[in-house]
Amino acid sequence: MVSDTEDFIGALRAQAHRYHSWHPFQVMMNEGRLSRRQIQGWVANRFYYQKNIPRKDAAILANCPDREVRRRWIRRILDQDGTADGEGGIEAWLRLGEAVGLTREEVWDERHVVPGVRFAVDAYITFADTRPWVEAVSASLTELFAPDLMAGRLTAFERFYTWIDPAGLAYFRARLTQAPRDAEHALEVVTKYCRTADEQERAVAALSFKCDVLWSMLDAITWAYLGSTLQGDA
Ligand SMILES: O=C(O)c1cc(C(=O)O)c2c(n1)C(=O)C(=O)c1cc(C(=O)O)[nH]c1-2
Repeated sequence: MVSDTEDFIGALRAQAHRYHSWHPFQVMMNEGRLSRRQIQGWVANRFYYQKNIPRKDAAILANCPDREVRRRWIRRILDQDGTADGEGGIEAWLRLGEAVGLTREEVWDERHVVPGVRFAVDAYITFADTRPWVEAVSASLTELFAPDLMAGRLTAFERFYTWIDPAGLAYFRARLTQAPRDAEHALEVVTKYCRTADEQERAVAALSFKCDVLWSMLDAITWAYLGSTLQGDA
């Protein structure tokens, strides 16, 4: 059965209410309520996600038989890796690490990465490796919801966390244009390839899984960096 595309897009967009922008840690961040150590913990842990995004996208490329899709998808890898030293999103995130007072080495060597973050990110890579490539494309659609969060985060960082060198925020600025471009392409792909109700349901389930990945990362970060506060409340 061929299903209505508008309804399908509506079902994908409806996942926005499960996006990590609603997670208490993220809400506290954008309200300016996190300490220096908590911001540092988030930056160091989120780097593990950043570092692995190109491997996730390489898995999608490896599984995708459509040349047109591959031609455009490959750009995501270059956006993160850059084409030379000193370029790309991973480098920009390392600079964010320095701007919040971490050394490049301690961000790079994963010493701060907590088990739940590693587990969630690894699950995302395994998903892209092992599920049909269109489902992995659909999982990337959380980026539909990212620009609003990025804009709020930029404002919050500039307003509340004035101890952070604003030059370190270049990563978020770049994503303000990259995320909508990437999400638009991913949406084109899933609406082209997911025509039956069953295919569309699996695409929505993939996006829901990805919301769980991002949420679980923040759960783990919350426990590691706010846990003592929570226990103190009991
Ligand atoms: O900071 C964020 O809130 C956030 C969220 C997401 C997302 O929604 O998956 C991504 C990013 N950042 C990001 O920087 C990024 O490169 C990225 C790639 C992807 C993806 O699934 O392919 N999501 C995201």
